[in-house]
Amino acid sequence: MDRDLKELATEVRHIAKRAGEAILEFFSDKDFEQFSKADESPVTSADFAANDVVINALKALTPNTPIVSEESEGLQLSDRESWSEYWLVDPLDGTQEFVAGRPDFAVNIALIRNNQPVLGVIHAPVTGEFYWAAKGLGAYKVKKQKQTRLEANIIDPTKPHLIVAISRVQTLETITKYIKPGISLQFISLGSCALKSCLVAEGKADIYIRVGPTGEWDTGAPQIIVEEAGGLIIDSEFEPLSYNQRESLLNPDFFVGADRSLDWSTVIIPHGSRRD
Ligand SMILES: Nc1ncnc2c1ncn2[C@@H]1O[C@H](COP(=O)(O)O)[C@@H](OP(=O)(O)O)[C@H]1O
Ligand SMILES: [Mg+2]
Repeated sequence: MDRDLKELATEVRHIAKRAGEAILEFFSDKDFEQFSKADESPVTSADFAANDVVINALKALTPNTPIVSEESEGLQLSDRESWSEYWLVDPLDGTQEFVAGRPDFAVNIALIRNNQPVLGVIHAPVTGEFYWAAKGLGAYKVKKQKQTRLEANIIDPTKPHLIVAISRVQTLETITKYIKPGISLQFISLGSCALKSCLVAEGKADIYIRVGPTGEWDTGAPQIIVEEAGGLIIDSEFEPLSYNQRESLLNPDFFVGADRSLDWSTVIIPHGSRRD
C-alpha cells in the first residue's frame, strides 16, 4: 500500500460513516437480533451488518491488505504473523449500549503497520462525530464539517485530582484499586472503549482505566488517536500494548493516560494482569 495516510484517513472516514448508517437503521427501528458470543459478550445483527459494510469497503479500497475484525473468523498467529500491515476493525464497539438503546457506541477502524497503529478512525453514529489520527499528522475531531485538533490534558503532579473514564459495567471498587491513595477522583461512565479513550484525547478525562477482557480491535484506533493527542496507552505493568504478536487477540488490563511525559507510576498501582 503506498497511498498516503491522510488520503486513506479520508476514505476510512467515509467507510465508518456508511457503517454508522447501517447501525442506525437497526437502532432507530429497535429491530435487531441479539446473540451471545462464546465469551458471553453480546453481538447483534447490527454488528454483522456494519462488519459487512466495513470489510467490503476496505477490500475495495486496498485489495491486498488483510483485515482482522472482531466479527470475522479468527486467523491463527501462523497465518498473520508475517503481515507488515493490516486493517483492524471493531464494527460496533459498545454493543451493550446499543442493545440498551443508549447512544455511546462507535465504529473503530485502524491501520496497523509493523505491529503498531498508524491510522485510526472512530465514529459515533448517533452524534455524527468522528475522531481520527494518523502517525505524525496529529489527532482531530470532526463534527458538522468542523475539524478541531485534539490535545490531551497536561497533568500537574502537584495537584492530585484526576477525572477518570470508566465502563458503565464496571464498579468503582474495581477501578480504584489501581490508583494510589491520596488522589481525589471524579468519574465519568460511558460505553465503548474507543469513546472513553476519545474523552482522554480531547481533554475531558485524564485517564481511562480498563479492567477485564477487551480485544486488540478495541484499542487499535484509540491508541493512535490518543498518542497523536499527546497521551499514551499502557498495560497495568506500564508496558505498551502489542498487536498481532500473540495467538490470543485479547488485551491485558490497560490504561489510557492524558500526559505522555507524566511518570504514571506516581498514579497507578501495578496489578499483574497480562493475558499472554
Ligand atoms: N468477555 C469479553 N471478552 C472480550 N472482550 C470483551 C468481553 N467483555 C467486553 N469486552 C470488550 O469490551 C467492550 C465494551 O467495553 P465497554 O464496557 O467499555 O463498553 C466490548 O466491545 P464490543 O461492544 O465491541 O463487543 C468488547 O470488545
Ligand atoms: Mg464490537
